[in-house]
Amino acid sequence: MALVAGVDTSTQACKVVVRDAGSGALVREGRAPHPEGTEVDPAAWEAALRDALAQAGGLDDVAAVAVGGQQHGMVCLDADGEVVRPALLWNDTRSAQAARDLTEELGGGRAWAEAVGLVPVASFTVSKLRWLAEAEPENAARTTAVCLPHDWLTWRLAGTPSLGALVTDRGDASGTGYWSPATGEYRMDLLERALGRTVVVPRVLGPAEAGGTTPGGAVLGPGTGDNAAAALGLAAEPGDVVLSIGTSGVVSIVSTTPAADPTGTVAGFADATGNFLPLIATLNAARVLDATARLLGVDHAELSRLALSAPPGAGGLVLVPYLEGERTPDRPTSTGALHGLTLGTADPAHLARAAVEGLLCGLADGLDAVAATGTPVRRVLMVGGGARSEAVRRIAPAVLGVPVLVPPPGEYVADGAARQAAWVLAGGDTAPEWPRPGTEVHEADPVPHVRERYAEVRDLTADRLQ
Ligand SMILES: Nc1ncnc2c1ncn2[C@@H]1O[C@H](COP(=O)(O)OP(=O)(O)O)[C@@H](O)[C@H]1O
Ligand SMILES: O=C(CO)[C@@H](O)[C@H](O)COP(=O)(O)O
Repeated sequence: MALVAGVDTSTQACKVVVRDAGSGALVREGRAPHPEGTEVDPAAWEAALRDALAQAGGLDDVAAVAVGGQQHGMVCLDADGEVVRPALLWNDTRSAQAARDLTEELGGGRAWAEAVGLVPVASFTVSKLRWLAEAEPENAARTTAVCLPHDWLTWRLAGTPSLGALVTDRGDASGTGYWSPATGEYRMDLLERALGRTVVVPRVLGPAEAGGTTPGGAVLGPGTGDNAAAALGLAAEPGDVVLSIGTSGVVSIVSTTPAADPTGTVAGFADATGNFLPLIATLNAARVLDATARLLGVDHAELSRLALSAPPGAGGLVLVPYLEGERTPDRPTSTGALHGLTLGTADPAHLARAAVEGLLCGLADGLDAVAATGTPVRRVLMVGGGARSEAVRRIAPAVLGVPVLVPPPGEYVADGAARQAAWVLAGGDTAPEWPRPGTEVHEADPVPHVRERYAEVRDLTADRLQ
């Protein structure tokens, strides 16, 4: 029985699963928290990975391992392979102006969408590189290589060979802003435009290409971005939408054709199998529920009960959930807002309902945008920590206007990475067939008035204090 390990180095935690390569059966698992903040020393991810791996029984008996991870984070390395500065994460918005400048310099959104399938926003690595060049020229000058969180952890698992041994995959490379999913090539001219010069970037491996071994001999898979890994873990097929409610809210669709949205709403990423993964991502998802629960002094179970006890539309109370600024829509300096407060809606139940509905309205807008890329929607699968909320599961089909399929709570990103590792071991054109997770189907009568009310007020938000 060969074992494979899959890692999810996500925003809030590192999760590891060890599975049987043939049957996919779960053998062991572990997890460890990540530090708070939108700027993180990559050493903290490695420490969390070591903890999570130790809990999961280590890699000694594991034949192959792959890492899925939060996308876009900028990890800068110097000529000795040392980290130049803490990594800026996907949800760090200080690069918003850099994104606007880059978009304008190339002639607008269409030019970027045609070049690399996306239009810069603060989240993408290319914007962060421009920010670095302008705000920290000394750090920019020391930077010899740039990679992503999952690339860096894979390289550390390989024993930190030379910078030339850095590897990545299509899925995560497509979130940099300097790699084209349509051509499969880097656009080093765009990296140079951002940083002022070119640097070493990871080699982009094929979906089942080995990227070296650990010192103990486990084969390293290419790894991928967390959303591509989740699609692989769920065995999503063309037309399947994965709606993930983690730190980010993500709506992605597996597609056989690349997407290029000149408005920048949809990012035309690649997936981890050779297909494409057009996607929208919000900065505000499960933490909106965390914050509302904190505000009300309740736990998640009680927040859910309260939300379900209030009527659809929360009596007109609308929570615009831009607590961390927002990426989709592109409102990096915005804050959250509460509209429609009356004596009748000023209670915990209405607020809880408004929080759930507000977060789902943002994702419903995202689902419309992703569906408009042209791939017909086959089904909508909902995962992530937020999907553990009964209120989210029951209210989602009403707000989204479609049935929502919910697999059992699980670590689908880590599972996808494990499945990739098994694919690297087995070889072949397609990933090994593992049993697909069953799903619970949630259906509800659509409530269009909830989205209409949200659309009326979603732009009425104050800017953040600087
Ligand atoms: N029952 C629940 N109801 C609502 N939110 C939950 C629940 N359980 C966990 N969460 C939230 O889900 C988030 C973690 O989800 P996860 O998908 O693991 O995020 P990430 O991948 O971004 O680290 C946390 O913000 C956590 O508080
Ligand atoms: O920015 C994106 C995708 O474009 C996010 O999906 C990040 O990849 C973080 O994911 P979570 O940690 O919230 O799962």
